[in-house]
Amino acid sequence: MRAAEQRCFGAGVSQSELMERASLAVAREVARLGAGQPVLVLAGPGNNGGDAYGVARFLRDWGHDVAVASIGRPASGAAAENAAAWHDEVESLEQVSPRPVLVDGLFGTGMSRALDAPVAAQLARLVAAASVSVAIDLPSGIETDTGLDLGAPGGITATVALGALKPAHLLGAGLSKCGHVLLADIGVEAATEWRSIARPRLEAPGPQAHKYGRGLVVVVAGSMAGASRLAARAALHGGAGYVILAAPEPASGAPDAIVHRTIDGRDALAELLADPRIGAVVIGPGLGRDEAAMNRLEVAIGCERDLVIDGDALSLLGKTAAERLGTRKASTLLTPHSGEFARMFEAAGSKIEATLAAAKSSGATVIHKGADTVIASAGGKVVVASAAPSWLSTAGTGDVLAGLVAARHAAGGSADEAVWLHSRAARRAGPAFAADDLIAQIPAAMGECL
Ligand SMILES: NC(=O)C1=CN([C@@H]2O[C@H](COP(=O)(O)OP(=O)(O)OC[C@H]3O[C@@H](n4cnc5c(N)ncnc54)[C@H](O)[C@@H]3O)[C@@H](O)[C@H]2O)[C@@H](O)CC1
Ligand SMILES: [K+]
Repeated sequence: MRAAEQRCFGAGVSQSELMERASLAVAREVARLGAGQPVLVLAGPGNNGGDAYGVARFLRDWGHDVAVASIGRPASGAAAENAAAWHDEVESLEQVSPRPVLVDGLFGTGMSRALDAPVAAQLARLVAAASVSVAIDLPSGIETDTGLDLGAPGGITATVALGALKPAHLLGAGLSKCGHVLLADIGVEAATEWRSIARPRLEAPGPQAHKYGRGLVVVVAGSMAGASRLAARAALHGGAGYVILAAPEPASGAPDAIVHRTIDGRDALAELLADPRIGAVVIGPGLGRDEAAMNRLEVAIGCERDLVIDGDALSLLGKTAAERLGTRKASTLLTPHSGEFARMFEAAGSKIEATLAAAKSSGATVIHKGADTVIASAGGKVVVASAAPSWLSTAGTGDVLAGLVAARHAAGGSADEAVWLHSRAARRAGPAFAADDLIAQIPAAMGECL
């Protein structure tokens, strides 16, 4: 965004012009959401404050009742011009009284340290007392590149993101503290390889489709049979044409469409995984962490089939992940939650940066799960899926995702598809669902994408 702004200036747009566009975009949203109630605009010392003075001016010119309170005064540039163009009173932040509509223009992308405690407390008080609160670009107290909470208030109604979404609109504390995120076009072309997730477009199998062409998925089971069964069922309902559950002991279980194979020992597993028709192998759900589990994992890593690694298998890999996966001849997809991620990779920087670094070092596609799921490929592609339903935080939903990732991959689709379908199935399942109920909703979620 900073580079894009510089290009914009280079193309002859002045900083005042850009700030005017930002102020107008925010003022319009405040006018709509505030519905004519008295407004309090908070203005900080930087360009976010500059935007704020502009918002106050537009609203006053449109006939709204506007008060302004500040900390610091912009010293130079367009922000100082905007502050000077506000001829009415400016109160101090400490002493100002709440109003029904609050505009937070204290700090934006320039937040560089935690808010001072008295500022954070007063901001929280003013937000709590308002019936509508709108943050300019970001809520003050959220770090733009990470979503780290530096003292931001809770309860902001909406955040008007200027020009482009920043990581903080999708990650970490930003997820809950931005409220509704509204994106305002201010005429800045911010190009990036990073995307937020969107509903995928899927196609029904063609007239010549057959079970192997649709995707053959093998789930390698371990000591906890239920988890691998969930993954296998999710693969089936995620569109795979053929699902084999390879278990160390004779097993059965609905649906009958799952093909149960008893595989004991390394050679038998290696022989099964040599089948070139296999579109994806899943290992990890319910695998266990004993020697037998490690043997199975070694065979799976050594096979030349595309591989989804989840759960126990991730923990077994630990810090050796990048080194061991780097030698694979086929694709690898990893589905760690933050605990498993930390066991395998350095968690430095933002979740996006850490996940990208993990993908590059391991050569795998990394699906770093959470309320904010970050999907990064070794080639540098990033997709962020934020605000997954919190009811997903229950046992078995990760096993379902692993099966779904395998099914979509085997069908020639992407990890993003699986993550979107998983989240959508959860919404359809409503509150307090079991992982089994989530699987039942996958076909309907797919139906929304056809
Ligand atoms: N760069 C541009 O041309 C444009 C910027 N825009 C606005 O400018 C914002 C970014 O402006 P700035 O880079 O000036 O940054 P901010 O306005 O977010 O804040 C920077 C100022 O706050 C101080 N500061 C940072 N953290 C602090 C803390 N915890 N306590 C006290 N002071 C603190 C800094 O020293 C600096 O003076 C964007 O979020 C957006 O609102 C828009 O006007 C569009 C155009
Ligand atoms: K702000």
